[in-house]
Amino acid sequence: MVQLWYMNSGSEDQRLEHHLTPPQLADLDQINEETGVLYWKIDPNNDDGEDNLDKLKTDRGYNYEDIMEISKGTLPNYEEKIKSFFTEHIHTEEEIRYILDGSGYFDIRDASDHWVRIKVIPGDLLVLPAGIYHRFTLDTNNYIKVKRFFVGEPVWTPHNRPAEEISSRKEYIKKQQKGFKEY
Ligand SMILES: CSCCC(=O)/C(O)=C/O
Ligand SMILES: [Fe+2]
Repeated sequence: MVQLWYMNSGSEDQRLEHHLTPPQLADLDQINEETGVLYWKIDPNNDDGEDNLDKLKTDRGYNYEDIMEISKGTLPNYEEKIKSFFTEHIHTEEEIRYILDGSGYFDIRDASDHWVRIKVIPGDLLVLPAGIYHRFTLDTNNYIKVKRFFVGEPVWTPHNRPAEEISSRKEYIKKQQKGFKEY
């Protein structure tokens, strides 16, 4: 099962776990309810895996996909990108990532603006709603390979916090107040 936990605010290496003392795990259903973050496990080595992924793509209209490999040797402008991924930001559209290999951490803000760290490994498919404050870091294995999905022409631009004037942020706050189940 996917692991997620509330983070300490220590300034040590971002690639460490950053558990609270004692560790405080977060509940996926509760996080889904209060943040709109979605999660599926789709095992790429399971016979049903491809069918399940195809069904999800159809259901959610994901008609663009590419593969991104994040490591020193494979990602152009590695240091700059790593810094940018870990700067708190939002996007105007969903961030959809299916983990193919390696591992890393997506950090999201919960409804009380606390950081929740989500550890991702192969088979995890994570959807961060448009307008949610978040960031990403590699862990100490320094490697991840992901499939990125998108609806329509992809836009990857991060809008760093504060981004309260961006319409996806305003929409996100409205949805959060009303409850994501309403949408
Ligand atoms: C692991 S996907 C690369 C990071 C990224 O695209 C992003 O927007 C992080 O928030
Ligand atoms: Fe992002």
